[in-house]
Amino acid sequence: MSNPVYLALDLPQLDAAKALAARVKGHVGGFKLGLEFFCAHGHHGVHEIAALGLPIFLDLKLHDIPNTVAGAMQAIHMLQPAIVTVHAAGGRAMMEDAKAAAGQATRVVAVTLLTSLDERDLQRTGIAGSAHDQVMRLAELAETAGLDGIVCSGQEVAAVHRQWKDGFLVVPGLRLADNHVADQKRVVTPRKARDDGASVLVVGRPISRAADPLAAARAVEATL
Ligand SMILES: O=c1ccn([C@@H]2O[C@H](COP(=O)(O)O)[C@@H](O)[C@H]2O)c(=O)[nH]1
Repeated sequence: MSNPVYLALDLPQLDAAKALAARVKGHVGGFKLGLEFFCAHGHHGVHEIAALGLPIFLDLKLHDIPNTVAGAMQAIHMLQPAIVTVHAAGGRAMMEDAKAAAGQATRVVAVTLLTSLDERDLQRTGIAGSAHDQVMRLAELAETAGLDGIVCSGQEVAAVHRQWKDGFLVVPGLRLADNHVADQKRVVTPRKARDDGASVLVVGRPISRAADPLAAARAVEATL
């Protein structure tokens, strides 16, 4: 079975990101490049990391009108990402057009509710009800739109897995028991997320900010 851990390379310096990726590449299954990385290093940066030979997850969280998101998907098509994210809150038509514009080899997954948000935050955006219900509602919308899967926290992944058996489920917000949690609010361990049906485990700072990133990547791998 392949390693489900994608390392989030949220680093401002390309050389540092490349060095970290090269160091841990034997202990992760892929690299996740998000807004910080893509805004700083663009296509060139993606090529540099892709040269290490592992799959690339472009976590761009696209959220705009359907035509604009489809255009953005076409513009990143040549990078051949294994996974790309859009926001489910962009609506069904936007997700349908994003999927249609993506290459055959790219999985398009929808962010439901960011793992940095809890129920109080949700209410402040004007949405009543639980985080769980919001994730389930948006997961259903993403499935109806023909996407490959969703992003949710490890607190909801078991329920989504029951509802969407072959959904490709991406779980960030992962911490080993002794990690500092920082800005994440809906957190579980990598092992729990995996056992509950996650397809991909996104891990960033617990590895990238560790005193010894290689040892940290090995420690995450050893728990799975
Ligand atoms: O709901 C979401 C969606 C995406 N992310 C991204 O995952 C990583 C998590 O990094 P950590 O350092 O392990 O907290 C980061 O790149 C986020 O942009 C998320 O955390 N939650």
